[in-house]
Amino acid sequence: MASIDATGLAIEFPLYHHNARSLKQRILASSGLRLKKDEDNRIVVAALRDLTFTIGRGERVALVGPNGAGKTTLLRTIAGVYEPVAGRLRVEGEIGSLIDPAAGMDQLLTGRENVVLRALFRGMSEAEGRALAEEVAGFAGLGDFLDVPIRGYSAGMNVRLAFAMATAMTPDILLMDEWFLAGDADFMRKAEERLTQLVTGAEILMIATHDMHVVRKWCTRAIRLEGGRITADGTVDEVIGPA
Ligand SMILES: Nc1ncnc2c1ncn2[C@@H]1O[C@H](COP(=O)(O)OP(=O)(O)OP(=O)(O)O)[C@@H](O)[C@H]1O
Repeated sequence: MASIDATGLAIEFPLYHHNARSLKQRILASSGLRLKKDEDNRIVVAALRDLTFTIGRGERVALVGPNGAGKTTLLRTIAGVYEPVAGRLRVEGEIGSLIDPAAGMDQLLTGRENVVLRALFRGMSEAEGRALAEEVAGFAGLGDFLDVPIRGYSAGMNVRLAFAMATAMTPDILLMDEWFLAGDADFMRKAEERLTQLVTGAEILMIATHDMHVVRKWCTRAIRLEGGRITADGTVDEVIGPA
């Protein structure tokens, strides 16, 4: 059964600066302390600080909060991209990730090869992978580009391939960053129905968004992040106010 369980979770990114000394002085003089020195005396951004939450089966969670609050960092951490510097994170269930379109794709391989590889990785046979590639290509409308290395794709083609691939298999946990909802209008019309199926099929949805219509349409719970911390966690009405 899908679940996400975080206790005291923290993520930090080291910052490098040609004039680290003056930066250090300014940081030490500031009171925000989002930028701080770590144990090795490096300056780091505290992207996520002391997050504790549990998400269970059936929950559809919106991550809300201002730019730089830590929403995408939290999604990427749950997807296993970043390693916490403190705390504990336990994720049960297969993850489908609509966060970074190029993540997990080999730029030198064609769209078809990438789909087959992903299918094999998920335990499907090569024949199933090839059938999936046809299905993905049809949905993404890639035409001949399916057999071109993906480094030759436009940004929009990358999004369409990533979307078609991630939505071809229903995951237990669906992680989504909002820009996936802002593609080319024709494609998004086609994508919307599929997205709704996927959202309702997944056991857990987590979506980072600034769009309160999306929050109200899909989510049952909202977590507000500010400065890397959770400042509110409750029902959608409790966290973003009634419609
Ligand atoms: N790879 C990285 N290296 C250094 N700092 C990073 C990195 N990724 C994120 N950060 C920093 O971590 C903080 C959180 O960023 P994040 O992208 O998670 O915010 P967000 O809430 O998704 O913002 P937005 O709404 O603008 O997408 C920011 O201060 C950002 O500058």
